[in-house]
Amino acid sequence: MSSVCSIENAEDIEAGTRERPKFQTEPTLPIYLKFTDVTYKVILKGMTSSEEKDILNGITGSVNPGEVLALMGPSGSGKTTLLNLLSGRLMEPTVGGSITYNDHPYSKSLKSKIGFVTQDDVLFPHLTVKETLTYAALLRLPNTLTKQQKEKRAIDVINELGLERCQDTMIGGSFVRGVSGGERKRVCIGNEIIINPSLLFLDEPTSGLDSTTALRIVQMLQDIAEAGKTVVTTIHQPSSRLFHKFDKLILLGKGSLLYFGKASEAMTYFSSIGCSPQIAMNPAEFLLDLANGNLHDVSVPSELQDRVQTENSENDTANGKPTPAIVHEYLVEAYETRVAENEKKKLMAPIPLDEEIKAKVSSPKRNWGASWIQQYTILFRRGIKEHRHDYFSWLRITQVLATAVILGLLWWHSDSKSPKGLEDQAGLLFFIAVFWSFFPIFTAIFTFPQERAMLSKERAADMYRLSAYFLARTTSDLPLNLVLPVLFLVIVYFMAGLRMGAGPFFLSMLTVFLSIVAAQGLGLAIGAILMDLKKATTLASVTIMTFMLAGGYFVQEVPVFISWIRYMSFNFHTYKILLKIQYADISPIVNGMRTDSGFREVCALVAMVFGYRLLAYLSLRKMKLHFGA
Ligand SMILES: Nc1ncnc2c1ncn2[C@@H]1O[C@H](COP(=O)(O)OP(=O)(O)OP(=O)(O)O)[C@@H](O)[C@H]1O
Repeated sequence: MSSVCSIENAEDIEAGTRERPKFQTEPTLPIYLKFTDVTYKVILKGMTSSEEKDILNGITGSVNPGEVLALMGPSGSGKTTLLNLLSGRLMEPTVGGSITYNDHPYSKSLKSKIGFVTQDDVLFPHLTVKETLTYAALLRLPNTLTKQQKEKRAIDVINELGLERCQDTMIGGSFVRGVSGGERKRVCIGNEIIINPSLLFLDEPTSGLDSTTALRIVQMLQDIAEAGKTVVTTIHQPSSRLFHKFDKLILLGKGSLLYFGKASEAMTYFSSIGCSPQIAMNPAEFLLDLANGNLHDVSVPSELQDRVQTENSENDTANGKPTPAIVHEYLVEAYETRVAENEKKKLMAPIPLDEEIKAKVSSPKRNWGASWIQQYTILFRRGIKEHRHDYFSWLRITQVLATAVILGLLWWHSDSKSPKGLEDQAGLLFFIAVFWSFFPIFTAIFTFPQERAMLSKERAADMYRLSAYFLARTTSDLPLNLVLPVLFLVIVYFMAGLRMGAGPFFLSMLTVFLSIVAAQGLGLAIGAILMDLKKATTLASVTIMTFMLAGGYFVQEVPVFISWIRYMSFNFHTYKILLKIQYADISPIVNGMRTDSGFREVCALVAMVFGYRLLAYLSLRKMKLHFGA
């Protein structure tokens, strides 16, 4: 139903029966983007040696406010790399040439003026369209706007993008049915245009969409540009209708520039160098064939024919067809000799802006939308909304409650008066300590690896500070994570007949809580260190096994050099504290463990609560390098 809605809109717009949306009438800082001789190479490290690989070779071009620049080329030609360089997301020492924004180099303040729509739709599946855009508005818009104004901006964007009919639908994902692909892409664009960006970059915004929906998206990009923004988009294989909607075009082939100029003049340029289609062809298809070095159904320029003949006579072969390598070489040379210098000269022309306006892009200061405390509160609320489904999944509730009932039945009204009964009951305490030390690890290790793409995207846009995200993400889990243990403990405690009284009950509950928080911290740290679910699960299993073995339950005396593991085995501390709460008054030793101490264990458990979380935070900070933030 929802995809039908987008197609209808596209057809209406095409037919001119529906008014095109007006994109953000408020003033936008105009940004002129120029880039000259941009090069980029990567160093590929082999087993024995390393070699350099050129990804981009001297790309020159420009795009002005009000224009849409399309980056086209075959797969692997360097479109995404160029887009990342132009948007300031890829800054490495191996980047050469110059990229300027209103004649100024990239500065951190530009982040708040740049919108970047990634190729993959990185959105939270359980939030609705409206919630997604409202959270983006609250986090990204400056504090000069009130909460109500920010929420109104989200509604305006929903209207501008024609998302009214699906605003209360969940985004959806692999396991949840949600909005259509075209709508999801529009939400991603909405997430970026909500900040009224001066520069909008999009990586393959139409991939995977049908031609009508793709047309609607590109039409939207044109409307956005008309509102004074500068738009740069990569595009894989546009239909001819789409192709004609671009103002400027860059055609790349193997990292080299084959054409830069007006999209409408591309065909004229290629026919001027002797390459024109011999049958009616979509211009985009023709250009991609050329960039691939494929001259089927294309006239072969005489100069190229001469080169082929010379090569054939040199190699004594009779194949009259130019190879892709020769075609590529010819196209690069043709562009360099006929157009490149002229284009570079054009880039020298001054920008029609006052110095004062031009300089607005050059502040080295970052612009955070919301204050730290606002970021924390918004992220906390968003975390609870997105993750409540996980916490209260039936599978999880059944798993915990079934375990509690089984334990309750096995230890039904257990007796702590006889030494044998005491030993049996201590076994239950050991199980509780192990269960609530390790169960939360396996839920927490997913947190950061699963949110890696989102974190990377949002941090690259300076949406919030890492500390605000970390604290919000780890504390929003807590209330939800503590509900199930309360139920569990109430069932087990009373069915098994553990020590009655408010004191022992609440102290046991507090101990289990501390254990859960420490376990979560360990899970978060493992996830943050590895950022990979498979590896994290393996490391968590090994850690759990080590803690179990070294804790002291099986081996009472461990060699000094591994005794530190015993201090980190928080499950064991939990067990000893539970023993103290339950039996300190009854027996000084239970199952070979002393029950009259516990202070050291409490201190160790509290240290683990903070220590593992700190480790998780530091690991995330280290990961910041990969976010380019
Ligand atoms: N960090 C890197 N290390 C090694 N190779 C890289 C790196 N970054 C890019 N490349 C290579 O550079 C080339 C261009 O990559 P890029 O992703 O920019 O291409 P593309 O034109 O966007 O391709 P597609 O249309 O398939 O997305 C590819 O061959 C890619 O493998």
